[in-house]
Amino acid sequence: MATSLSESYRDTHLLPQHIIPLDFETIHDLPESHAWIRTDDIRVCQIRENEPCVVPVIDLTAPNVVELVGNACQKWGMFQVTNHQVPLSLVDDVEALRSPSGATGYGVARISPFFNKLMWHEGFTIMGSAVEHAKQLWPHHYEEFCDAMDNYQKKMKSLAYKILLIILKALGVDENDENQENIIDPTNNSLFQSEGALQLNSYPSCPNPNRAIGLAPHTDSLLLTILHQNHTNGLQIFQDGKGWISVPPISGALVVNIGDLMHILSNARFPTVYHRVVPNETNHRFSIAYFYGPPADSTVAPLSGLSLPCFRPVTVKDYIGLKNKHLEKAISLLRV
Ligand SMILES: O=C(O)CCC(=O)C(=O)O
Ligand SMILES: [Fe+2]
Repeated sequence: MATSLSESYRDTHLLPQHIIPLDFETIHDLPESHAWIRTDDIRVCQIRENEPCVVPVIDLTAPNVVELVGNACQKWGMFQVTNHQVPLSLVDDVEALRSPSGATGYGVARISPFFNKLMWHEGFTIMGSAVEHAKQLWPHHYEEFCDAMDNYQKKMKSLAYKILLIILKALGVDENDENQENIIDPTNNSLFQSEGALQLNSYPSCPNPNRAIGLAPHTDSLLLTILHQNHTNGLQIFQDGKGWISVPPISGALVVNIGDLMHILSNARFPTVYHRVVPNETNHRFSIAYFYGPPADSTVAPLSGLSLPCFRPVTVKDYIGLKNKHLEKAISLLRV
């Protein structure tokens, strides 16, 4: 049986001393521990004629969805989707459970140990069933939390699978082809057993947002991420020559971004998106990220139909280990 995705993170857990609780509700001045120097802010997005600086919004039921997704992946590594069949009520259920006062058990972002300043953020990660986490936090009333998380994960898993098929199609792999396993070359066979991890993010309003960082710049490690953001701006992606570009929340839409493993699979045709979150002075931002990737012991390599492979094959577990040690440099260590 394939080892679960959570196995990949077993040896790279965050130590509890990385968690420094801060009472975001009562704080009026940004503490030095959370004050960042954001030199890269000077670059702003240039809007050129006929080339709007906007991440594409794609209707998943559009007849040319494969073409639209392929173009968005190649140019942006990101897009927003509408008509995704995830009921808004499900998102509301998850959001309703995220009151700031129920913050017990939240932790810091996985990338925190790489930075000497703290982020204006708290998070909660779930892999698989939420029951064990929730029983520890709320011994008597955990069912409601678990049901909302489990339902959300189920919906996300089927949406992620659907989007994976569209992206593979855009890369020339068609699910309807016979001998699909040969087309997806044996190395990448476990793609279709991919599973997810759920990350609940909270970015309280911040007294000095220009000097704080909600989530430091990073790329996501797995195949793809599906993100719900509440009505508060904050997510930005970096594009060479353009700088940081805001990805505004669109009611009912979900953000999809390419992760490192898809970058490898696509043989660098699709960029893995460098993104960050900046906090807001007045509004509290919530987001729910669903990271989707193959089981720990499976191997990911550039698809065989693409040009000369520019990455060596890697197991998911080894890649997570590399990322945990080298952060954004991890992917370049796989270059051939
Ligand atoms: O909160 C967001 O918008 C982004 C979250 C994110 O990038 C992550 O959890 O990896
Ligand atoms: Fe991310």
